[in-house]
Amino acid sequence: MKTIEVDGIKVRIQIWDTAGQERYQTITKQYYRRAQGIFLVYDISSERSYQHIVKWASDVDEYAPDGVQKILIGNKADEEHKRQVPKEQGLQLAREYGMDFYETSACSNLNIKESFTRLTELVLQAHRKELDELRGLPRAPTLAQLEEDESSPWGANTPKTCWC
Ligand SMILES: Nc1nc2c(ncn2[C@@H]2O[C@H](COP(=O)(O)OP(=O)(O)OP(=O)(O)O)[C@@H](O)[C@H]2O)c(=O)[nH]1
Repeated sequence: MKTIEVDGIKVRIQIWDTAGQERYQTITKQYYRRAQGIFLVYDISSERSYQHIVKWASDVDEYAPDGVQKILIGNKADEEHKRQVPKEQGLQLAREYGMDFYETSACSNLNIKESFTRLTELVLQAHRKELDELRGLPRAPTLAQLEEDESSPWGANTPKTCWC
């Protein structure tokens, strides 16, 4: 569990690190079902781990909820001398998937906060309606509500003070 602040809102996030090994994959897939945000992580010093992203992404498509937010991560950016995956290659894949992309390092603390904050932002944006309710903002009326108002006996010309 971690609390981070995004746009002045304190958000408590629950982070699950799923196992990468094949033998745990039945369990891993069960984590996807209730996820709101997912990092797809490869190791920049391992071309093989980069190749595996395609498989992870297809599992996520299959098992995660439709609106799940995803970010591609190239980790171990501190290991420049062992790099096998150029940054451009990561960016290219992220573009194909329509995801944001960060190179990170858990060792040197590169882009860790930034990537968690960004994923949280994306999740919050995807849940804007609930967020506005939390902030106490009135919700924008739906088209159906507007049409209903216009045909109601007290009609569209009646001044309305609020949309609550
Ligand atoms: N140099 C470097 N090593 C890292 C970094 N992040 C993780 N490691 C090392 O990489 C190894 C694997 O890290 P894990 O966190 O177990 O990786 P994982 O992907 O969760 O592995 P699975 O549990 O098998 O899925 C460990 O030895 C870590 O110390 C990093 O940013 N830089």
